[in-house]
Amino acid sequence: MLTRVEENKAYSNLQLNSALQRASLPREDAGLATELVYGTISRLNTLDYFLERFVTKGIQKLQPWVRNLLRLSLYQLMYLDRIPPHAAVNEAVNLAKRRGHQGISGMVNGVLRSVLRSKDELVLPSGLPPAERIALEHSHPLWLVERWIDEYGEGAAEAICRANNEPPAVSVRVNTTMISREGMLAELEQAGVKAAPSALSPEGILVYGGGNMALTDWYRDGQISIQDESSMLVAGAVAPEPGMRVLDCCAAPGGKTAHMAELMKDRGEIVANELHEHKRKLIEAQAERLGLGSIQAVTGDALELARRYPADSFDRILLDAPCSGLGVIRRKPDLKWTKTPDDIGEIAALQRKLLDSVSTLLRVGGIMVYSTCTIGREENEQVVRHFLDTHPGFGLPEDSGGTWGKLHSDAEGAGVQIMPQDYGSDGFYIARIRRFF
Ligand SMILES: C[S@@+](CC[C@H](N)C(=O)[O-])C[C@H]1O[C@@H](n2cnc3c(N)ncnc32)[C@H](O)[C@@H]1O
Repeated sequence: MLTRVEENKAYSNLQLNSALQRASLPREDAGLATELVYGTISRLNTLDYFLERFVTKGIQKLQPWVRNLLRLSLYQLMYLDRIPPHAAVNEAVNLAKRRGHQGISGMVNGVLRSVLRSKDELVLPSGLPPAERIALEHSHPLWLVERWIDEYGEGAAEAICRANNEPPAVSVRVNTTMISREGMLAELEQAGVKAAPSALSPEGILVYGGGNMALTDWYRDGQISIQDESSMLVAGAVAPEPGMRVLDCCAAPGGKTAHMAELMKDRGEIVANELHEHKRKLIEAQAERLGLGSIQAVTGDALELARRYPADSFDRILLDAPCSGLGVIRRKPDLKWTKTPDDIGEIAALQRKLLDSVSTLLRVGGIMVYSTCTIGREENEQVVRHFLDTHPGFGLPEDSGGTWGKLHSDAEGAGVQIMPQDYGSDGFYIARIRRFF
């Protein structure tokens, strides 16, 4: 998996899910495999930094699978305390023997044994400049750390990086058209699953040690969906009411579409648009599982929506825009190594175009929400500021009350920027815009 992620730029979460399904490992082993894959990818630059000290010809000259085997083993030695070091080394040598010739297994053995002998030396030199220290200590690319220091200061940048290495919490959203949050909490308690209400979202529940909630009857029967708490705030900011006509411009896989339909008690109409046909089907599958008939999933480019629907025809619009995803590094650690500053500039240009284009579909008095699962001003604050500066009929409404209102009144800018270290939820940006005339 590690080699495939490195060589084919495959997404780690997709790789992992399909490999785990094929392997059908016991739960504990699947957990360990997940930890090893995500952990090794997360810690890539730090592992390479230390490995360079032990591999004479340099790790870039090694075959990719050998390089990844060394990374995987060093990860266990440096970051996991329940795997005996000698077990990690023996396993690596066995794998090397099975896949390569004797020279390779000898080299792997030699490198890892000398790491074991000098474990005390696996520390960063003192006196590194702040950005370099944070980048190596918390395993992030230097350019990103520099960017975050620039935007948020050194302390916040370090806190972001630290939070990105924490395992994400498991949270579910209750389908309130079927059961109340209290009712669901009672069911969980009865089944011996530890759970607590989310402080961020009125429909959210945090679940502790409940395993994969997507494999439960509650999920199959549509009582719950799996969703991050920050993500749940978005539908709350849209605040759609029963009977309204709502447009969700970039909707797949349909998490927020379904949440909005639930808030509308499945009364009204939600047009859920998605660029890719295969992803549109995911929206339909969600709607069916949750018993929501008000969702109409369509395929198309959101930039074309203004030509397909009459102007001023929606009460609410959600633009949950494609973004660099840097708020969800905890879930997709490979993102931090694949994204570049140019990617951010390109996607921000698309976000501006999208917002400009879909805004013509909002009726006077209607609300449009712009959201992303990223942090960084270029894709968030600056997109919304630019929109407001160039569209005099639009502005920021008063708070809508609830958790959203509280977060918004505390925020300094046009929208709310949730950081991964704030509430233990994903990094997210949400801005609520009203059309005044
Ligand atoms: C952030 S995700 C949406 C997540 C979704 N709102 C949810 O909560 O489940 C962005 C989606 O926009 C789609 N997309 C990207 N560019 C698009 C475009 N030009 N028009 C429509 N959809 C687009 C992507 O395929 C992706 O599914």
